[in-house]
Amino acid sequence: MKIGLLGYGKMGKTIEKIALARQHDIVLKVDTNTETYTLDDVDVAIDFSTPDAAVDNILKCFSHNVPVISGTTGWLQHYDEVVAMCKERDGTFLYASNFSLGVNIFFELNKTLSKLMANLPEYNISMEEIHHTQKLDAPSGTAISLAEDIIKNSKYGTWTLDAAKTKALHIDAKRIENVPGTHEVLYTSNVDSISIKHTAHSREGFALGAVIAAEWIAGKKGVFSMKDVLNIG
Ligand SMILES: NC(=O)C1=CN([C@@H]2O[C@H](COP(=O)(O)OP(=O)(O)OC[C@H]3O[C@@H](n4cnc5c(N)ncnc54)[C@H](O)[C@@H]3O)[C@@H](O)[C@H]2O)C=CC1
Ligand SMILES: O=C(O)C1=N[C@H](C(=O)O)C[C@H](O)C1
Repeated sequence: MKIGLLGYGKMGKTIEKIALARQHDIVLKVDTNTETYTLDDVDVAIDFSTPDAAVDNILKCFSHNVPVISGTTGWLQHYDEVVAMCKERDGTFLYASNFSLGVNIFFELNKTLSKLMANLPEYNISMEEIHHTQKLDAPSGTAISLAEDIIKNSKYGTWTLDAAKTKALHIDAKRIENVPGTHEVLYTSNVDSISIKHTAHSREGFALGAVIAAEWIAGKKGVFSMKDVLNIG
């Protein structure tokens, strides 16, 4: 498969390594220094760029009839517009806040736990996410996905980064040098606590999931998620 990388930073470079090992060709690498480029030779585009750049990159793929995978976080206020545009253009699109297979299992575990805890309001729920210091957005896209699933079954109506707002689900977003991505969900009562945690040891899990998604989406039309790729949930 001929892959175009829209964003050639930490993730773009890790995806390149995994894609080459799986016998794909990288035919395009776009970063901030790229002035113009063509998608003519690209079978699937993979966007890991920046919150400001993602929407334009994705729409450009729809215009050129190129299936696109996006893992960029921090732009989701535009998700519904992008989905509408994909349908209008008969395009192919898959977004995931986290492509790692482990986190997609963790998402299911989080949903199940939140349903089990739904009638136990004596437990307060909180979350922690830790990422490297170059990360542009907070909380992480993964933390938002986890929080949205918890909120559906809980006493909290929304999430917050502000620990003082005790009626909202608090997400503590920490930034520590070189941490690839750690997420924890914690339930605490007066008598005990329960927590579930995912720790990424490197970026390779995210990159492998993105390449698997690109392999899966080639030749399909529509809007998909990792649940479709992994056939879970
Ligand atoms: N969904 C997932 O599994 C994961 C998502 N991410 C997200 O992916 C994004 C990228 O992460 P990193 O690679 O760590 O960041 P990075 O800062 O290392 O790389 C970003 C790249 O985007 C490029 N870029 C800037 N403007 C661009 C434009 N207009 N078009 C194309 N490229 C452009 C930059 O030159 C750079 O090469 C972030 O939003 C991050 O949160 C990161 C890891 C996993
Ligand atoms: O910026 C990152 O590095 C990561 N971003 C994603 C997110 O915002 O959830 C996924 C992963 O945790 C790494």
